[in-house]
Amino acid sequence: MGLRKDAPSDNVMVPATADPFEGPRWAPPVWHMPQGLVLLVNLVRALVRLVLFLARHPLATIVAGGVAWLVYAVGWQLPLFGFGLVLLGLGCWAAYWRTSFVRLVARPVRARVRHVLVYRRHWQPVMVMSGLAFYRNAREYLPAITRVRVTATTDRVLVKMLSGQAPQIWRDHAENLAHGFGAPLCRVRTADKPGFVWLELVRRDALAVPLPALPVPASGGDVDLTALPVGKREDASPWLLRLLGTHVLIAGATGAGKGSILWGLVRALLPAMRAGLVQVWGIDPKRMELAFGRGIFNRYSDDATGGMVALLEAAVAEMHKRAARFGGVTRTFLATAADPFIVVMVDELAFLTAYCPDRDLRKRADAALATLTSQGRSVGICVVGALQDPRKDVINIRNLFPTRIALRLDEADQVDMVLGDGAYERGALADHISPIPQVGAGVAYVRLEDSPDPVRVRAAFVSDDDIAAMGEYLTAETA
Ligand SMILES: Nc1ncnc2c1ncn2[C@@H]1O[C@H](COP(=O)(O)OP(=O)(O)OP(=O)(O)O)[C@@H](O)[C@H]1O
Repeated sequence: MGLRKDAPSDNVMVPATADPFEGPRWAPPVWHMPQGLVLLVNLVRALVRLVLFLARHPLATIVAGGVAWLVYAVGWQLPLFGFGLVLLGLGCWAAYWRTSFVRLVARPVRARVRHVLVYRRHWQPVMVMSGLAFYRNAREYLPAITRVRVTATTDRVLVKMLSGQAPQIWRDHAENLAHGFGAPLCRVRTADKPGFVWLELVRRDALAVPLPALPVPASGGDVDLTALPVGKREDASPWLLRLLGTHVLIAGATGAGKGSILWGLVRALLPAMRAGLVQVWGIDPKRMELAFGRGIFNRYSDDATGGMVALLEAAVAEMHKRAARFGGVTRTFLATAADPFIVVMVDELAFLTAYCPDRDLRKRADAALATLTSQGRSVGICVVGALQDPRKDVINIRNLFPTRIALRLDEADQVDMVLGDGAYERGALADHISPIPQVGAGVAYVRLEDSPDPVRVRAAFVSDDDIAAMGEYLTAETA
């Protein structure tokens, strides 16, 4: 049977419908192919696909080919023995060098499995239903998965967007993506090359349960002022906070857990405080948070009649002295016993700058804080301030704090006031953090130095017992 067209013209008429008023319908010509030819074409197509697949996976091809050749040449016993040895080797690696095994074997394998079984499998329907695919002339255009990585709690999927798409449209569809891929949360991160975005799909919330206080570093030498551990990040890695060369503003509604960050910092500094390389000066207008462990601070005040402002001014005076000595000699500060790194810790900044009834004290506090935050960094003086309300009329120097932390906040527009414009849109949903202490206290959003995208973190909880033990740690040495 040869190739044959049913009708001489381009189109073939389809039988009329029962409706006598409906015009005739026309369909493209029908070609009848010989069965053998259909089989042959499909066979060639399958072969081409197989060759392409093997060429794309050379390592797997070589291993499979080698095993097949071994079975053929020496029988199945030797390859089976070799396979057992490989399994044993992997088992020993996992047992004795867990970190490298997880990094080099477990995570890449898991990433591959999730790539195939979750993302590739659901990609087309999720893209179509969430409106991120595009149709033109009966053709479907889909964004492409470029890479999948996994961490203990999160999958990261690198996506090549369709030409003309921008990350914002993906951010608008983050909720669709989370539901589509069965993740509780999806965030869209900018990639370092144009045309790509990272989807960060959280599988398990590593911050769902409170974190106990972190261990005190073993010695003063272990205290790195550029990376003090105070909690955990959402990807289960440590949350490290820099104090050297910066000032820190912590904003959070009442009960958000400001205290755990303040005490977490003191805890991470303890050995250096004991060695005399770091001093922490505490100011606690509310007489609640820092007052509990006042003995820990090198200097402390909660005196609303001028003592707290005097302490700030003492820090300014020390700053000027250091500036006069260091000027023209050094540009980088190194903490020594003669010139310790000074952390001025203020629990409720707003009391000093806005709520204090004495106008003169308010002005002096404002001036001292502005001087410290604008000039203190290079001479080893750092201000760490906590406050509940980040509005400008409460604190007008918030931009002088390079490091800012947004704990639970009451309103969405406060988030951008703390973390900077666009932070809320990029996923810093600090107003969504649970007010239940067990779930949300200490949970915060921060901006890290290497990325504009906010990261969710949780501060470890430093209990009253921990604070008491910290006091004993310091006095035990000095006794
Ligand atoms: N990191 C944390 N993890 C778990 N629970 C915490 C954490 N921090 C604080 N909490 C719990 O939340 C409660 C409120 O914390 P805290 O008093 O530190 O909040 P705050 O922001 O200082 O509030 P305020 O502004 O009223 O002083 C505490 O009683 C504590 O039980």
